Amino acid sequence: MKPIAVTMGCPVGVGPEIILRLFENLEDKTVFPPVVLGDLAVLSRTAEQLRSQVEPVPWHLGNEIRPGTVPVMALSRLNAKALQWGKPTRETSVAMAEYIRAAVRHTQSGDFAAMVTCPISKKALNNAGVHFPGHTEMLAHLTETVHYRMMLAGPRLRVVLVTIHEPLAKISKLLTIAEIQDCIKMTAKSLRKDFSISSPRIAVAALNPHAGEQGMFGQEEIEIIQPALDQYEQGDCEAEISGPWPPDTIFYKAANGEFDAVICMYHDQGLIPFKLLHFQDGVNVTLGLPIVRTSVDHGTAYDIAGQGKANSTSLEAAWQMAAQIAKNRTGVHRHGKRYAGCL
Ligand SMILES: NC(=O)C1=CN([C@@H]2O[C@H](COP(=O)(O)OP(=O)(O)OC[C@H]3O[C@@H](n4cnc5c(N)ncnc54)[C@H](O)[C@@H]3O)[C@@H](O)[C@H]2O)C=CC1
Ligand SMILES: NCC(=O)COP(=O)(O)O
Repeated sequence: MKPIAVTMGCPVGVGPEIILRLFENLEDKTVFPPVVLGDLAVLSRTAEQLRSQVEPVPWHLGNEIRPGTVPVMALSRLNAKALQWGKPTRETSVAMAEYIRAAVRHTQSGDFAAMVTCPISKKALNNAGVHFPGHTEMLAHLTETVHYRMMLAGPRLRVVLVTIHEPLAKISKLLTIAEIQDCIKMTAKSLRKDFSISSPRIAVAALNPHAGEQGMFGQEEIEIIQPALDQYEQGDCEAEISGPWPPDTIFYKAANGEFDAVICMYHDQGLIPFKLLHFQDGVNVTLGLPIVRTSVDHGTAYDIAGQGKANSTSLEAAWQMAAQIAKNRTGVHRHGKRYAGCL
């Protein structure tokens, strides 16, 4: 099987140490082995500092992967000794962007089965002259993808965002019938294709308290969200769709098994309940790309970087989910049925 690319993220964040933990916990014969796109000196120094049991080694496409090693496709030559944990520099940020570009290139060309990203600082990325709000938008640009969505997925809850990295004050203006319908459609497609759910149940959250209380607390439900649901055309990716649900209770219902995903109107509407449940084991999945991309759900955690305190469960879950999605996208549903319309 092909390897899965894991980008190192910000070299002075928690990326290097959670990568070492991922390899420490890896079974020898794994089907989609991870390989790291990052900096050998940074990983070696981190391994030394944290007395890791695994050894970062240089790796090139086609090389074998030896147990007990961390195969590193070295894409930068940072002066590891000069770096300070939690203090990104222009060099670390330029390197961090290059890991992402290379992962996209090699995954698109078929060298890797999928890509998994470790956290970047969005501010550092922009300071390095790479002007995107995050990986999601950068990956969409690099793969020339127009329709894309951010899903956060965990064992109990999945949320998909209509708007992503936007100021709260702008949300109402950004919500349109077309955007909401597109988000529902992409969610239905992903639940069937990526998660092998043959009859997805999708809840659409309202924007305002009590779903607007029939217009008393806002008009978005009446003017945008309800019409988006009423006019929604199923197409070839059928799903059971309902809403607009009051946001204060819908996540409780979804987490208790009533729904497979909740469509959220803005970032924190979805991410607050999600991280409350899945801070450690949550995964960020980008829907709509021509490649499989998953990510940890947390950030660079500069406050604890380099101290060996970072939990690697989200990275392990992201790698496992990338492998599962890559397998599912090869086309055969676990019940042996192909969803031609969705593929
Ligand atoms: N996937 C990505 O690339 C993401 C990047 N970010 C970026 O990360 C930077 C920092 O963002 P924050 O909002 O401070 O969130 P953060 O997730 O980096 O940190 C929030 C709190 O959670 C803790 N934490 C985070 N990951 C942890 C782990 N693996 N184990 C133990 N504790 C952990 C941190 O120590 C901190 O106290 C920002 O630039 C943000 O944009 C944020 C989320 C995702
Ligand atoms: N809160 C999720 C997040 O900010 C991750 O963004 P991205 O870098 O995956 O686009």
